[in-house]
Amino acid sequence: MLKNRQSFEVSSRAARPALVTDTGGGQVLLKFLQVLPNKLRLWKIFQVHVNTSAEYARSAAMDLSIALAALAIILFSVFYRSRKKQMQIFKQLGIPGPEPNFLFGNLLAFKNKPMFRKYQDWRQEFGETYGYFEGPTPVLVSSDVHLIQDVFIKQFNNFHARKLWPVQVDPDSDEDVHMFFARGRRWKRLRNVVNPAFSASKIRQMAPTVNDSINQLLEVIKDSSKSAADRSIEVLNLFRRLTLDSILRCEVGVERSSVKDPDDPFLRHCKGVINDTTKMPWLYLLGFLFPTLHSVWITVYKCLHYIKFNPVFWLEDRMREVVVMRRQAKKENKRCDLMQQMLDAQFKADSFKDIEKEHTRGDSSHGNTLRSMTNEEIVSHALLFLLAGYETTSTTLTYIFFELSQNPHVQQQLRREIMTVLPRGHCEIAFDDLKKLTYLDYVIWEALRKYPLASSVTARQCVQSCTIQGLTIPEGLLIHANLWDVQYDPKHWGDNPHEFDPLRFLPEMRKTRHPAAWMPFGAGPRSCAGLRFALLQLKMVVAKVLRDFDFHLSERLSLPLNLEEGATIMPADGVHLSALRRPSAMTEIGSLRRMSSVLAIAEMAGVNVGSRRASLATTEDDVDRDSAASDEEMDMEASWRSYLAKRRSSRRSSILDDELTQESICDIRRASITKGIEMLQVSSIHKGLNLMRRASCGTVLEKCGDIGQSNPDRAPTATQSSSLLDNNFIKSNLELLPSPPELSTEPTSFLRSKQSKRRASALPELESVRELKTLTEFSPRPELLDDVQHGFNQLMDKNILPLTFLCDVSPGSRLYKRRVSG
Ligand code: HEM
Repeated sequence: MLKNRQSFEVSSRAARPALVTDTGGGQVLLKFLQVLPNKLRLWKIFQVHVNTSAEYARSAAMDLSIALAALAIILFSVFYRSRKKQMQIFKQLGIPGPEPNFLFGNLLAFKNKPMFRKYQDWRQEFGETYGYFEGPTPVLVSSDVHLIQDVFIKQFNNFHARKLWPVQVDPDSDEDVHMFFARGRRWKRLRNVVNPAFSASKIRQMAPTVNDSINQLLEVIKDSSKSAADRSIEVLNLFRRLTLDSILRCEVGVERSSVKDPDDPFLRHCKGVINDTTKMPWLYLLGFLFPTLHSVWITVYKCLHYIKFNPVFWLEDRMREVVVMRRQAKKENKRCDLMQQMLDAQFKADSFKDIEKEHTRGDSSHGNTLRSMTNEEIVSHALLFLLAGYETTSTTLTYIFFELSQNPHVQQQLRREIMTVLPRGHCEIAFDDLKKLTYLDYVIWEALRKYPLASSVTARQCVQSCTIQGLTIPEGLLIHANLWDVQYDPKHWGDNPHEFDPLRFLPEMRKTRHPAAWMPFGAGPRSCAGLRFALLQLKMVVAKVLRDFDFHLSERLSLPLNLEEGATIMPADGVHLSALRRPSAMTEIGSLRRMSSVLAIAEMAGVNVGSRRASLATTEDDVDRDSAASDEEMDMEASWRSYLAKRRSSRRSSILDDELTQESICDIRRASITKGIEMLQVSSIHKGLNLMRRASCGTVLEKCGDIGQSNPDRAPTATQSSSLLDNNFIKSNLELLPSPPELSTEPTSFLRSKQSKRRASALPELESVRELKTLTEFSPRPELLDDVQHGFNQLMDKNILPLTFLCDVSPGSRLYKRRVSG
């Protein structure tokens, strides 16, 4: 080093003579150069120091990392040992199960298979009851119906908590936790608020709204099926639009038209929420692996959503707006829905914290002051119902229609029942009529048996150590009911559980079955809160849609269905079905026929119906193109049309007397039976009725019934209508027509073939086609009931008609007339 310094000094000096000759600036530079060697020396010393400290630092870092590594190894081994110890729990309880990985538990098993399928595999391997681990968390899975019944029903007090998901609010500390995740007393209070909103009487009030949404759906099915080559439609998305629409309207009072608008923002955001749960698997995985860091994952989840757009927040904002609006609404504008129920609810506690304190102290005297639900609580509940109702019901509808398409004989039988209980002419489906559709119940129950789509939530957490079926269950253990195995178990469902057979639900079959063998809505006090509403929708949709459309599997559908597990278990690629419009579709073609008959009456009565006739012809053509009917139905349709055409062409020359053949009587009769009069103006009714005076007194009575239930805008006034029924009027008709006309010719054969079809379906009490013809249902307006009843009495008193009528003018303003026997 010294040597180096000398050589450096030499070389510096050697440079100096050249600069001595320089001016003043050169002097300064010279001075600087004289001190430079010293400076450089300092720099070198500094460098040596730095090098030495770097070495120290390096070695210190090395030591530190060794220490850290040692610590990590120690921590890891502690962690490993404690995990391993935790994972001994099933072995200690003597419960079999797959061998867990110390970090993931058995989570990796779900990498390539949905959970419900893996459960089925494990059931084969380990039997009815086994245990596995989600990270460190033990989960007991069982398809033993006795154990399930104990957990869900008999020992509910020890199992009132749900299974917690890693990224969800903490039910014990979150003030706005909703009913689904709440537990203990808080859950009970919330459930008590919600239950009345789903009572039978509330559901009855919702029926017209659901009806209305379904009418829109029928239009959409018609249009969508037309646009595809094989008339196929993707039904899962379609039903989602419907269920969202009706839940928004019925539960929170928001009028949307998502049925018609596939881009409706509510629909988009609801889909976004459902997808969102599966879009962050890494966060869920971390949550599963390290459940003790729950609050960290929640914070990350929330922060992420502030960075990234979150559809949940969008929906919450909309719900907030609704809550504020509804709070400000005047008393007279109050609706009668779930939202109102929550707005009016009163809790016997000051705040959430008080409830919890009360709970921990076991003190029920505290919190006697009433408090209402906060806006945030209502918002979180509104969102819960929106999401719980929208996804589950639409997926169930998809499975029902898929199975009906796969099993045409079931579809046919179901349609027969529907057409019997709700024949043509029934536009709206009354709530009470739904109860008569028992086979429809069986079909829905069977679809839910084959596809228990909400099986991922049928789990409970043990809140107090207890013994069930000889097993000691420690506090905190999760118990999951393995619905897919229970509902396919040959022990309960016979040798062919994969077959779609609604008759499994015949009362005598149900009696012998264990109640926990079928629980797609869960069981016990925490079972599905929206069950009644879901069934209302399911029944109404199937009844109305099946009446108008035939469903077949589309060529675009690949089988078997690829089921994936998200919020529910749903077909991953949707379900494509071909929807063929039935020629008897009541909504349009049925009314066309009625219209046609009525126009015929009006024309005969000399009313100018030219423009209506023209528009009817165009629509009929449209329907012709639309309808893909069976051969038999085509024949019937053809005979009907040719009859009408014949009538139309001969009508111009002869009106009234000449036309009063048996055929026209029959036509008029049918027109009235199908309540066609509602399509006419008052004046036409009168003219039509004049004609009918000559035709049939039975028809006149039917007409009276029709007038009563016709559209209020077009119906004659009460006075006009009752004048039709005065004694003189009836007498003159009775004189004219001593007996009902004999029915013959084409329309009769058309009618007969249709009726025999109906008879075969489900009217065993009917003896013949003629009897069926007289089975008519009227819905007169309440103010006309007395008149109509009076008319019937007159006829029966005088014993003019060789028929016996059962008349029943019920308070529900319905009048039934049934011929008992000839
Ligand atoms: C076919 C349709 C539906 C199915 C299959 C279904 C299924 C289920 C299941 C399996 C549970 C868990 C029950 C348990 O843990 O024992 C549940 C709970 C629940 N469902 Fe449904 N659900 C349907 C429709 C609806 C509808 C339409 C609504 C609301 C409008 C709704 C609201 C709820 C609520 C609030 C709970 C939580 C009940 C509680 O924790 O007390 N569900 N549902």
